[in-house]
Amino acid sequence: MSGPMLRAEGLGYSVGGLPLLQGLDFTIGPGAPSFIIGPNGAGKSTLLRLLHRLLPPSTGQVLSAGIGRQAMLFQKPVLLRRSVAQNIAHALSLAGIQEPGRIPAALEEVGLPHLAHRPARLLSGGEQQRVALARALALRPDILFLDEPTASLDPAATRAVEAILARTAQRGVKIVMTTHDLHQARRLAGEILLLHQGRLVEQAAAGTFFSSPASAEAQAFLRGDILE
Ligand SMILES: Nc1ncnc2c1ncn2[C@@H]1O[C@H](COP(=O)(O)OP(=O)(O)OP(=O)(O)O)[C@@H](O)[C@H]1O
Repeated sequence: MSGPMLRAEGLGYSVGGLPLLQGLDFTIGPGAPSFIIGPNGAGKSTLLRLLHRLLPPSTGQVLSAGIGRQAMLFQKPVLLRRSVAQNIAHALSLAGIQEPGRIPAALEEVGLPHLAHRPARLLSGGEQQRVALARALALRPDILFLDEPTASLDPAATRAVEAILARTAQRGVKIVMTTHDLHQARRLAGEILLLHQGRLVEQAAAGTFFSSPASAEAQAFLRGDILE
């Protein structure tokens, strides 16, 4: 199979001897977005950080293939006190990419070409998240990690971000994303990974997960029962 692939092997992460994630074994392949879901504190953000190599695993490893460049988006975008275009230019420069043409192209992708010269920090929350997306997309990543990117956004801004993500996935960029919003997972996900108490409980195609979840935890989670 060609395209981006990630594999976790015996992956675990502990803080002060306390395991936040343990014994994770899974493969994420190319195709429609993979969504990591689960109750508060299940370890979703930690897993995403391990996969993006922002954190070193305590046990096991993350293997990848077919991934030249990867990028990550967070719930709250961290933008520089500069113009929108300068924010993207800065990211390109850090990555050693000297193609200024990528700036208008990325802004076009997120529907904000008219805001190129506006101070990034003065934009609305939704616009700022789209600028962060443009900055990530300008790097032309093979895989894009997103940690609850719409959790602070209103429904209209959420829809705008989702539309961009759907187009991005269609272009072959692998999306790996966490969310608290099961409706969002239903709208966008190709597959679901359910975490509970630091363990992977279930990995399944989204249609299968939502129509006939295999595990008791997934059934309870979808019913809206609180998983401790
Ligand atoms: N550096 C750290 N030190 C101590 N505890 C941590 C650290 N990072 C995360 N935790 C704890 O580990 C657990 C998993 O955190 P994580 O943020 O990965 O979960 P999550 O599933 O993303 O949660 P949420 O849905 O609430 O965002 C939580 O109980 C959190 O408080």
